[in-house]
Amino acid sequence: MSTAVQTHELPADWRDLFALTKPRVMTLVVFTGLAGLLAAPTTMHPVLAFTAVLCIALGAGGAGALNMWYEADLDAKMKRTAKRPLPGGRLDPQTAFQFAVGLSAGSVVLMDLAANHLAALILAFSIFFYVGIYTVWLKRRTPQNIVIGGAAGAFPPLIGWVAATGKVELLPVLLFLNIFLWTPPHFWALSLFVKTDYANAGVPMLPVVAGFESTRRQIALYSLPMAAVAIAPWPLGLTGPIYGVVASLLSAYFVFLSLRVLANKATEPAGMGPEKALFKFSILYQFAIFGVLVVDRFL
Ligand code: HEM
Ligand SMILES: CC(C)=CCC/C(C)=C/CC/C(C)=C/COP(=O)(O)OP(=O)(O)O
Repeated sequence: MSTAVQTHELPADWRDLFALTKPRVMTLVVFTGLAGLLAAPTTMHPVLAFTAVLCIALGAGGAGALNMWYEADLDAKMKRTAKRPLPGGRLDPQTAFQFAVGLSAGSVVLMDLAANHLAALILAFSIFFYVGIYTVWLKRRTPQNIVIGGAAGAFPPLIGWVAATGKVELLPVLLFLNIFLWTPPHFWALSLFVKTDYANAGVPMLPVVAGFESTRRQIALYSLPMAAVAIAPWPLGLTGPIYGVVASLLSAYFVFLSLRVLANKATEPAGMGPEKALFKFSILYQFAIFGVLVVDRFL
């Protein structure tokens, strides 16, 4: 079979619908949701646990699709996003909207059936937060858009935990806070080297509005409480030393990288080595933190 045939095995519209769910970002959403569920003291049936994690994936995918449906105009103006299914003209907006609403509503209903009302409610709230608060309200209005709106992406571990236990407790709240405080350094590091994209699209991201120096200061500022919140479960007795030691090392390295960003004076993408390093490590960081959380729970 030729390569050309292999790459077209899936009908184009299905691949475009799949792309609407932001699958790459969703890997970490699902991972943190699964880790939240596994870290909980739970006796949840494996089939129901699997369904709950699937619901987090479907809900995040539905929210991502609604985000892309709403912002097709912005995506068309940015190099990074111009080829997405809607600005690329490969999918009609009505199909995208129906798919997005179906996924979002289906995920909440299924979560309610498989887990409990509270998990379904928090899932519904996080979809609303990503779409209504971040995408529609804040993104085009304020450079604090991702600080407040980023909370949406911090809910999955809490949803996983609540699906398993039916209760909100301190550990998943700290996990929420960790992602919440991690999001600004994660995103602002990236936005420093794709600043022109956001400027062209008229999106008031921090580097566009406040400049490089101020954004770098903010990155370093958020990384400190983020590290404290990541390590806190250990001294609080909510996790064991395996989590504590690994989280401390990872967080110390995160702070070190953010201080390198703070010290960087470059204003051209060519000189953005420290920013690129922090952005890349930010993703590895969360996979490692949530991975060791689960390892610690079972060892
Ligand atoms: C408002 C908050 C956030 C913004 C604006 C943001 C933005 C971005 C952007 C622009 C990228 C780069 C390229 C892309 O894949 O589109 C990216 C990558 C990524 N983000 Fe975020 N992000 C946010 C929060 C989060 C959260 C909460 C998570 C997960 C818990 C996350 C997980 C990821 C992952 C895994 C990647 C790498 C994707 C890849 O491999 O291409 N992000 N983010
Ligand atoms: C369960 C649930 C609803 C989870 C939420 C999913 C999630 C990871 C939300 C975080 C927000 C996010 C990825 C924003 C991307 O920014 P953007 O949309 O501005 O990125 P873009 O420029 O790539 O479109």
